[in-house]
Amino acid sequence: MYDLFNPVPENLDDIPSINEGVNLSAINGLKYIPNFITCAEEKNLINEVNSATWLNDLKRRVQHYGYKYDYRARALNYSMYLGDLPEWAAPFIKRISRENLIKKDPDQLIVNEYLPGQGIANHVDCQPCFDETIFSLSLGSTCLMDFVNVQSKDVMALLLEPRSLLVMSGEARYGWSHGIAGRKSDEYKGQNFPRSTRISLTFRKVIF
Ligand SMILES: O=C(O)CCC(=O)C(=O)O
Ligand SMILES: [Fe+2]
Repeated sequence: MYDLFNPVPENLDDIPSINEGVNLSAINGLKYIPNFITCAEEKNLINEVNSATWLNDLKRRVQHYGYKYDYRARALNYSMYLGDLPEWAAPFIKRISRENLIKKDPDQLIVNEYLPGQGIANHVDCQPCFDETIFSLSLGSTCLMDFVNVQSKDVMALLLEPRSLLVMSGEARYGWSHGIAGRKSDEYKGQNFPRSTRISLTFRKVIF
């Protein structure tokens, strides 16, 4: 199913990013790091998440780790502690910390699976619930992420590639919404990118 791994390039440098040279400065606080993990790491992560239990929370399959936020009970300051983040996430957290991308380690991980045609409506991640920096690691398929400025309604789209890391803080976190249209393929820079299964790992720090 994950035909992207065939063949697996030996050297990270052999995988060019379509976003090379894309100017992200329109959105302050947005960082995009292609090839943040290797193909072998991606394969291992996909195996780990596929062997865990999935919930059919929304339209997508979802796994929750750390804290499962109960938005409706927010007034009661309630969030359910599910236990530490899984061991397989530790090297990733170490890496984002080593790259100085975070001040405090994330304590929540949400794994989302998107089949072709599935997406997520544009939203700003809950402001009082989560800390200032959000990380999203993409595995499997490419997908186009749409950013919309909450005031000016300006739009920007970025093709998220497998193994890439998206970091949203500041303006990118609070002043722009992000979402993924429910499509089976994306047009980007004059090319067509058919979607296959995509898994995203979103790391956040819960605020109490
Ligand atoms: O799948 C993604 O990359 C984004 C997920 C997301 O925005 C969220 O869970 O809040
Ligand atoms: Fe989000």
